[in-house]
Amino acid sequence: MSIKITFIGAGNMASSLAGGMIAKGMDPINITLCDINEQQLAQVRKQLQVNTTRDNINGCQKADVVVLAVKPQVMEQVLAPLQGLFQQRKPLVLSIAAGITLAKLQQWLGQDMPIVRCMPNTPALVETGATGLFANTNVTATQREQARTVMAAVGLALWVENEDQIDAVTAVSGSGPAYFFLVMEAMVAAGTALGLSEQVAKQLTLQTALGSAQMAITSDVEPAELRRRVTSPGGTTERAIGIMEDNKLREIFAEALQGAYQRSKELSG
Ligand SMILES: NC(=O)C1=CN([C@@H]2O[C@H](COP(=O)(O)OP(=O)(O)OC[C@H]3O[C@@H](n4cnc5c(N)ncnc54)[C@H](OP(=O)(O)O)[C@@H]3O)[C@@H](O)[C@H]2O)C=CC1
Ligand SMILES: O=C(O)[C@@H]1CCC=N1
Repeated sequence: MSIKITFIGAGNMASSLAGGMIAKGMDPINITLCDINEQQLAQVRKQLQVNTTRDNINGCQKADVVVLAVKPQVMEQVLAPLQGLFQQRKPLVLSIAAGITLAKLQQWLGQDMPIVRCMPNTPALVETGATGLFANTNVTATQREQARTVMAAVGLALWVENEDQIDAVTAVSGSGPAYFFLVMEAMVAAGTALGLSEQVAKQLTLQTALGSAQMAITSDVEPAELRRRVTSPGGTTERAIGIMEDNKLREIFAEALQGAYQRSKELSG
């Protein structure tokens, strides 16, 4: 990829995406990260050898693609000074901010800007990210392919059918890594309580998570059937799953994802 890409905001998600792109072979010379926080910039410079600047306008001067990676709450104030530059020269804008609609972004950047709303996740750092994308009508076919290529460099990249589905993607895969990390934390604690050392409980938990995900991804068999194959009648798994079902694990997930989806809607203000 020889396009020039600039990230506005150099936090968790921008460094995960940039790190994943570099791991995939993109030259860091073509990547610029902008942030108001010099400490944050020093860290990404050291880690990734990318260009950095505290001046967002300067950082966007030569960009083919600009990724908006600041918190939703500061997006409007971050974009106001960029409107002039983007009226002269229109890069493809990818917004990864949860909840900020295309209508709001167009209002803040100009109605004619090509913008793709993307919802990636932090496993992008290890090239196993999952991203949903939805483009506004200003985005050309070439730019659609450019947006997909940027996100596909760090994992799975899927177009969704309408903008509302980006809020659903946020609830499923945007926030999703945190759900799995919570399950890992809980399993390590439970294994430690059963007498394993924390280190052994952690190694077993993480390897089990990896193996389960790999099995589910590589086989044609549905997760429900893979679960049944672990669950011997009258055995240990049956007892454990029964306790999870009695405690309404499925309902907890349904309610939790509904909460994330609603919060994504609220963030647009
Ligand atoms: N974290 C995740 O898993 C995911 C996050 N997202 C979205 O990505 C976006 C970024 O999230 P995340 O990376 O976690 O957030 P971070 O807080 O880690 O990163 C945002 C960075 O932007 C900086 N910043 C604030 N104001 C400006 C400004 N005016 N110009 C340039 N930089 C500025 C912040 O500095 P300071 O801290 O000093 O304010 C911070 O370093 C959010 O909109 C979020 O919804 C999407 C998918 C997954
Ligand atoms: O929690 C958040 O709001 C962001 C969006 C998805 C993951 N992190």
